Amino acid sequence: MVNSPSPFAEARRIAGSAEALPPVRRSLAASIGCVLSEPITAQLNIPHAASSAMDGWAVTPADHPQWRLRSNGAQRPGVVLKPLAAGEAVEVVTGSPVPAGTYSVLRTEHGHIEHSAVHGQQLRADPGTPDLEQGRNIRPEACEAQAGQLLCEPSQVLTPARAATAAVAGYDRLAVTPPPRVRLVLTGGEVITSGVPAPGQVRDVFGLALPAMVSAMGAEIEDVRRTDDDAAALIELIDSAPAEVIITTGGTAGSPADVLRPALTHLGAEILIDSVSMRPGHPALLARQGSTFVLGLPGNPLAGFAALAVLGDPLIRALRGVTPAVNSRTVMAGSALQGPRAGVRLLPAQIREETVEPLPHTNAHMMRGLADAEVFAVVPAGGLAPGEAVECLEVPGVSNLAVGWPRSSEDHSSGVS
Ligand SMILES: Nc1nc2c(c(=O)[nH]1)N[C@H]1C(S)=C(S)[C@@H](COP(=O)(O)OP(=O)(O)OC[C@H]3O[C@@H](n4cnc5c(N)ncnc54)[C@H](O)[C@@H]3O)O[C@H]1N2
Ligand code: MOO
Repeated sequence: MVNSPSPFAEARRIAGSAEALPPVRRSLAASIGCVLSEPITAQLNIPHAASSAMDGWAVTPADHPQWRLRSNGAQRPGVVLKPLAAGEAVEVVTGSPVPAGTYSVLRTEHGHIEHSAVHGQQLRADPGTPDLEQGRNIRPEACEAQAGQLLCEPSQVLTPARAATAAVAGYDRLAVTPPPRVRLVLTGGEVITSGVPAPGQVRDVFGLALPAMVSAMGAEIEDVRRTDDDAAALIELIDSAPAEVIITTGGTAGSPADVLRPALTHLGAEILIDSVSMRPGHPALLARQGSTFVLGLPGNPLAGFAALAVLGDPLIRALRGVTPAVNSRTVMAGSALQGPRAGVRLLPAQIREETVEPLPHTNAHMMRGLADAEVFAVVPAGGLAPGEAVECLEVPGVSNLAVGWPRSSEDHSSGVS
């Protein structure tokens, strides 16, 4: 039986109040996308030695812009050169540590080499070059950061660029909140995974889309399991999951075939959210068994995906340590949005010219409207008039895949062909 629905905002708050997973130490590569549990500080001066910013020659101070050119200069950035003597120059490349005694670096195209039987190879600067100013074309030691300086605060997500910064700062591993591992359990004996469904069968939507959506939310798919509407099998799959989160699909309602609630009762799980005052998706539930969360998504396709956006997103963000865990944006309604009798309606919509435009084909059992949607518009009872503010939740996975939408039919027709 589905009891006492939680108000929409309250349900999101409960899902988003899960405690972040305990920190672990991981390689930099494995830490990308995780929230930092420690600050990143420079382990050394960055750069740790003054180096050349140009291919050219390290030169000493000169009244006459002419130097004895030392042989065996640096033709690779890894070469460490002996100090320069007075009146000497030596070849360097971009990134070469400049030898002690370097005054500036004369870039290749501003100098030339002359051969003299008496003096050997002589380097001469071209008239008017700016490269003879002290420090010119030299990257000073520590110009980016002093050893010990803070580069990235804890609680921030380690983006790929921050991981690369941590590498420059001397790190191999970092303390981060790991992504929650998710077991997907797809129920329904009528669900088939290939071919054209016969009467009484449906093609699976969740096994295809949920792994990509859940990964885009920052969790890790541990495994995907399927079961008929069999309580014993479901109990076993929940009880044995090597995961912090189990996401089930189907079986959330109250028919004899709906086995999720009886399975959770049998396991003694604590029901955190019994159902949510929203359409579609109202039989969605969130339970906890020990330290494992069970998120039950309704089997109706649009209802299941809506419930993932409403409850799955804040739950996964909270477990990852992302703040705020409850996340949405506000956009203006472009046209009238019809509301439900009670609670909220989740309407697949596009954002066109900064306004929300609802899409057709958005009944609970449908996929067609969601296929074109960027957001679920959250429409309260009573509906919204054009120009009113609408809370919008991202359709999971849309922004990560950089999906672009035609801004209008005109733009569409004049697009690249
Ligand atoms: N008497 C009532 N009946 C229903 C209620 C209610 O309050 N009282 N709620 C309705 C609502 S709302 C929803 S949503 C569904 C929830 O259903 P379940 O979570 O129990 O899901 P199932 O019954 O297993 O399936 C519903 C529907 O979805 C199809 N389905 C299931 N899995 C998949 C899949 N992987 N891919 C595609 N389609 C799937 C399934 O075949 C059914 O058509 O309950 C209403 N009933
Ligand atoms: O969750 Mo059901 O799909 O509201 O219709």
